[in-house]
Amino acid sequence: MDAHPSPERPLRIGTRGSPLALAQAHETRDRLMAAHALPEAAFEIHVIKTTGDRVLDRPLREIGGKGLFTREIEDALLDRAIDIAVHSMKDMPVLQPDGLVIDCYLPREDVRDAFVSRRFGSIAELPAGTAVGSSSLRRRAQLAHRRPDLQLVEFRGNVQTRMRKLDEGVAAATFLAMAGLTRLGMLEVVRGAIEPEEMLPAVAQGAIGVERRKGDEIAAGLLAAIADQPTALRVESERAYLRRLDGSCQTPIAGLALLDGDQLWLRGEILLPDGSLSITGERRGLAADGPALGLDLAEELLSRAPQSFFELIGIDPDRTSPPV
Ligand SMILES: NCc1[nH]cc(CCC(=O)O)c1CC(=O)O
Repeated sequence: MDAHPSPERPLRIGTRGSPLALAQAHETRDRLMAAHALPEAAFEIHVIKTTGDRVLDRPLREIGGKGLFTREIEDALLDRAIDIAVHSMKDMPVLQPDGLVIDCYLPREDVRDAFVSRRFGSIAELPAGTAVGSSSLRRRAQLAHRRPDLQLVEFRGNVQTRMRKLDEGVAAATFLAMAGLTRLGMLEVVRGAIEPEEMLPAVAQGAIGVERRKGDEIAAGLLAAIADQPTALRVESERAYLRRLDGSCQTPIAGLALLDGDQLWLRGEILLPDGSLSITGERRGLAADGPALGLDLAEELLSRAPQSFFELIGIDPDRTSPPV
């Protein structure tokens, strides 16, 4: 961006094309319009198709690689085809490419997972042997740990696809993020929100981040007016924790930071994919030290994990952490 946005020179907002991604891009645009008294015509939404959008028939963890939902969008930013990019922080790799930065987060939505089912009201009500659909490594491992008697079924696709699979009997229940369902206005499918004590959410769940080019002072100034500081403190602590654990999509990892005044409370859980092992821990400290608390918690969980854990999930416990 080399000029303040106007209908003649609109700010180009890059996003994926899913209904949730578009809702998040619109929320970002609406907040920018309100904060800077700009008309809608001063913004342009650019839909970018990512690898994760193209491959629909396989669990994402099998496609491998990082940034399945973000690489093409970051390339567009670097190529100056867009000015800012709106992301679900849950899907973001722990490090951004050289030249890009995320320092603007919108106020965080509900961080909890939702229990979604036509027939049952909660996990506790599921009879032994019931099929539960999820392709999330974290949710699968957490459920297998707590309810090894249930049967896990692969489940991908948007909310409508998943509801159809439930109707077809592929599974009797599934999980979705409350945040996505809230933003889509689809809370009617939710039978109950699962408290973090029962199922710790993914790092950055419910948080939207806005990425820009480093040195783009016009974009930086526009975004500073809509940035939510409490969300930044929480997400940056959680992501420092995830970074040390090498958050590839191959590792079941959960993490959640909460704020109480100037204090931050971070909880974490790492699991074996089959749910046979779960290691949990927590840190409390000054919110301003959030990234250090995250790193410290990750070190503790790694130090408590048996060697078999590292072999199974393929992380190197001795690898030094990249700079926070
Ligand atoms: N991995 C897909 C994804 N990325 C972000 C959300 C939901 C919104 C959010 O957590 O911010 C979802 C879907 C889901 O987990 O139900």
